[in-house]
Amino acid sequence: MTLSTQQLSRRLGALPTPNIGDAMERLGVLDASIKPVWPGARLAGPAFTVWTRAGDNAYLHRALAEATPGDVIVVNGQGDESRALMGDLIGARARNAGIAGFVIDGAVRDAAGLERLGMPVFARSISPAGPYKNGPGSLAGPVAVGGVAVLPGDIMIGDEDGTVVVPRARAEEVLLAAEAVRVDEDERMRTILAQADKKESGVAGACVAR
Ligand SMILES: O=C([O-])CC(=O)C(=O)O
Ligand SMILES: [Mg+2]
Repeated sequence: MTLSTQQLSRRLGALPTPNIGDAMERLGVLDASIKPVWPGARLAGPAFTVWTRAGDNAYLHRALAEATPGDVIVVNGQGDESRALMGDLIGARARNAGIAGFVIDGAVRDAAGLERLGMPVFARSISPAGPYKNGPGSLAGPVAVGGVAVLPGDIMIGDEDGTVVVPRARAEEVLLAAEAVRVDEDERMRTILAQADKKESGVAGACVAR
């Protein structure tokens, strides 16, 4: 079976991130401080990588011009929380370009505007402080984000629990393993809930007998 990046992103994006992390020996999970900036944000897609000087978003603007529809823009912002690297204006331009979302090791702003746009953004923090726009930075190389190495094209998945990175070279194997984790957990949950139901009806039965 050889799945396209789009198929892999769609199927991985349908799985909870904990199941994907478990399928990678619990590795590949970004630092827990990198969280969705609005509730319900979810993303899945190949990484378009950006490395920028702390607090400077010149290279995010360049990334918008070069990324492909469906890409997730992944930014090593040095973990700096003092200046927002993007907000709803960049978010709106990204939506026009078909970008699937952002994962940022740094801060962002305009959280309410990003939610209105439906643009999924995962970041270390939210700050009203604006960015500098001078560079330097670089595009489309390996980056470190939330303590995990990301190569261009690796598949990013984000949901309410956080963000995981699936190396592109292992994506199909990880997808199948993660789908198996999901099936197994669904089965275990059914068993656990059925035990609770049995116990409840036992209690009800005891009450009736008394
Ligand atoms: O001013 C900036 O570059 C970041 C920002 O708030 C936006 O994109 O709306
Ligand atoms: Mg703004």
